[in-house]
Amino acid sequence: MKNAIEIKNVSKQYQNKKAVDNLSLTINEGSIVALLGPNGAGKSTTINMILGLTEPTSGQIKLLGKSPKEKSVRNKIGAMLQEVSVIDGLKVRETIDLFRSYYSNALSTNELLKISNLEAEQDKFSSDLSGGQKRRLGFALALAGNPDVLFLDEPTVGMDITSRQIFWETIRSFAGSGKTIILTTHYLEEADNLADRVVVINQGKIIADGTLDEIKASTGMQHVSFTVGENVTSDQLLRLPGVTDVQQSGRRVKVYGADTDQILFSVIRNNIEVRDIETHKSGLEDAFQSLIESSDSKGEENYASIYRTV
Ligand SMILES: Nc1ncnc2c1ncn2[C@@H]1O[C@H](COP(=O)(O)OP(=O)(O)OP(=O)(O)O)[C@@H](O)[C@H]1O
Repeated sequence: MKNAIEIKNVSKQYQNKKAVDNLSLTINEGSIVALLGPNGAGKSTTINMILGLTEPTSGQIKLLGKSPKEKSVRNKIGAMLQEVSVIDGLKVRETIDLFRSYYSNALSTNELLKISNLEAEQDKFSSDLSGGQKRRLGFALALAGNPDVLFLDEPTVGMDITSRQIFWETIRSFAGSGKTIILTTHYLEEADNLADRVVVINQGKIIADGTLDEIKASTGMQHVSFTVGENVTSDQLLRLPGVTDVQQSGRRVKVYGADTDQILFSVIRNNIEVRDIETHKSGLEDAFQSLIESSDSKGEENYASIYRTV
């Protein structure tokens, strides 16, 4: 599989702020990668450097195997950045027409209006659109050149829930055709719905990189709950391999550990009397909070709870 993006030891220093700190990342063609991190983590700076809009202080970036500034590369890239600036005096359809004219392999205006769900607004002035509609126009413009790599920086801010769901469906079908998508979002549900890989950034560094399941499992917060027989004690469960905590309420017990399959296996192998078994996986939100908290508390030297080698 080819690399769509290769970032090697990239840093960006702004006056006295290191926004991105020796970051290395490789993204395969055809993947949907969510870049997550708290405000100021360095996500937008990273995207702007990949796009060639911001110059790295050090390190190398390749986009589709070449410099992001090459014209042949730009023709295959689409970006929906945080600020969508519309052109005063142009209607929605005219704005889309204008953007299409910059590309050699553009999608049709009608297709772009349909994808962005802006057919009803096509004759409105772009400046008269609502915030959420402007985001959708930004999406249409990002897709205008039928890009191979699409960057979405907090794409659904201001969109209502229906627009957001339509947007997710569009992104999924777009990705299904082999396109690469890099997404930043503060809506973890969005990453959970779309991404096949999650990269978590904090203070300009990558602190975790893995599939959704790997990231979710990283908290060690999974648990199995069941109802135990009369003779089963919490101490007995706590001694099982991989169990980190046991909480009991009456006969109902929650047994915590990183690997719920291993816990269940031990329960059965030790003939512990249980029934009504339920497995609870932690969500992306829990995992994200815990990764950020642990990286903040460990300081700079001690990163990477999960690391994936690509
Ligand atoms: N042009 C600039 N000049 C000086 N500092 C900057 C500049 N752009 C970004 N920064 C700083 O670099 C750091 C990273 O900013 P960046 O916008 O990349 O973060 P982010 O992860 O995208 O945040 P958010 O989620 O809030 O959009 C922040 O501390 C920010 O204040």
